[in-house]
Amino acid sequence: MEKTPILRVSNISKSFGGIKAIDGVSFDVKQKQIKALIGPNGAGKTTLFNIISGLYRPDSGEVWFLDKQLTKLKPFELALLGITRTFQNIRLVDSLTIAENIAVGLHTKGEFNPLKVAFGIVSKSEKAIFERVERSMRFLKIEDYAYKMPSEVPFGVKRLVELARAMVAEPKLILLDEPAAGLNETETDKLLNAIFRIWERGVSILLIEHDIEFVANCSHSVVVMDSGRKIAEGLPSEITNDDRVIKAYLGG
Ligand SMILES: Nc1ncnc2c1ncn2[C@@H]1O[C@H](COP(=O)(O)OP(=O)(O)OP(=O)(O)O)[C@@H](O)[C@H]1O
Repeated sequence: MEKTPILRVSNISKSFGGIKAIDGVSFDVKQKQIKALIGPNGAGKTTLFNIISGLYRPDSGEVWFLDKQLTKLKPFELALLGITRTFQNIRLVDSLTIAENIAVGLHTKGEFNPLKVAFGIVSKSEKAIFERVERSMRFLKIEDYAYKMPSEVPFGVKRLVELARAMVAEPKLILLDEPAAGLNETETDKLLNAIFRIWERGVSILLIEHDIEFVANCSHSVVVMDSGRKIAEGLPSEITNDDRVIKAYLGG
């Protein structure tokens, strides 16, 4: 029997004033799957991510993470369940070192929740927290930057720092919002490598990406959105040959 999907997006709709940003979108992310969400500007991808990660409430529809409904939860509650995300615009705190920025990923997980003691985050010594941060940095091969400030590290490394911050909380599902945007070829290769290693750890991945080659290289399945609707879903090879997708996304 097929396993329960890790994420189930079911008939989600969301309007802003008169604009229907999402119109009845449904799809699943299977366990240990890398799924990409693509579509032209304004298709509704970020809005959907914001709904999945608890920043927006949908007007209708449901989001399920295994057997839990997410649509009424707040972002920190999602982190506790095992879902973390990165943002399109890198969000590092300029006055903190790279290691401290990564430790923020643990704070969010432990600080605001009544279950924090059960999770053991606050009861751990700072040393134990730092060990987790160090492990996460080593995993992403950025340990040499631990004591640097964000202004002192290259753009591609900042992206990996964001990934490390999302990974330090040991998520089951990670949401990546345009992880390859603005990266050069070498940085993109490093990112791809990092994504595969995250996946090898058993983490499921949902990512928004504009770079179709990147999507074809790393995803098992692709959902295509246009004007708030899902217009196609399938293997990368199927998607890139789909007439509706070529028309909407690749510009004919
Ligand atoms: N907070 C908001 N208030 C009003 N309108 C919004 C808001 N967020 C998104 N929209 C609108 O919803 C629609 C979908 O936007 P969204 O940012 O989700 O698309 P996208 O696919 O992520 O685009 P991009 O690839 O440019 O990031 C757009 O018409 C956008 O202007």
